[in-house]
Amino acid sequence: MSDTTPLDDAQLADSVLPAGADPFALFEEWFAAAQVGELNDPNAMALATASADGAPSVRMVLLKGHGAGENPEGMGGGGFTFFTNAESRKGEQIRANMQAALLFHWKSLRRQIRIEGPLVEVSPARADAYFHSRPYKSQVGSAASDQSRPLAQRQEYLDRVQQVWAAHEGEGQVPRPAHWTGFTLSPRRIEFWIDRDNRLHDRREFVRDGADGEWADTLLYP
Ligand SMILES: Cc1cc2nc3c(=O)[nH]c(=O)nc-3n(C[C@H](O)[C@H](O)[C@H](O)COP(=O)(O)O)c2cc1C
Ligand code: PXP
Repeated sequence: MSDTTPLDDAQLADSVLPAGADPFALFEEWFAAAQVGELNDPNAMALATASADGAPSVRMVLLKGHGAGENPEGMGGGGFTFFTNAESRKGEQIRANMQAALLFHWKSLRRQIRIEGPLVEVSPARADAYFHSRPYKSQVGSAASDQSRPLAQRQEYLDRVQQVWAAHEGEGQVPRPAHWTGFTLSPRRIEFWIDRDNRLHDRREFVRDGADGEWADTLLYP
């Protein structure tokens, strides 16, 4: 027989996602909690892109810039930035269709954030600065990788790694390959989801029309 114990006060409590909140401020609050509560890569997020004809694909990337202060190509309005090889599969999809969706799921916190909107490439200066802030080993690994293209055998990649390493060891940094860059998602929709017992979850979405639009928010049925 099913459990028919009455729902307790915690389950019947109102939403903890405040109406009229600033979604960037709420993101900062949750992201700070994730730094403490999530064991590995609290900045890991799923990045969904789609081909020109609408076929989706998804993979994990790391968030490397975020918040109301992000300024996608001078349009302002904040954003969420990641870096990658623009000749990869995702890069090709982004070139064909400059929009994406991001998903954070902090399992230990039982929280999810979904973010959607157009993408803007970061400036070459910012891509350089980020690329050169990475450890030498990571710079080498990225420069030697034709990300997402077929590799006949791993040794081929390792040979390239050795070549790039030796070529730039003296300077201690690798020139950034022109195709290694970053993209900032300018959010049009941000949804916060928090687990509540018995699947009585709590969701609030924030939407706006453009980078300079006002946020409007609403609760959603779970
Ligand atoms: C936790 C995690 C973080 C990752 N971060 C990045 C990243 O920031 N940039 C990146 O290009 N690939 C990153 N990767 C690798 C991607 O998931 C993916 O394998 C790669 O980018 C190729 O994807 P694509 O073929 O769809 O272009 C990460 C993988 C994991 C598991
Ligand atoms: C291929 C690749 N590029 C970039 C990153 C992002 O990390 P970082 O810029 O800190 O090396 C990762 C992290 O797993 C990765 O696998």
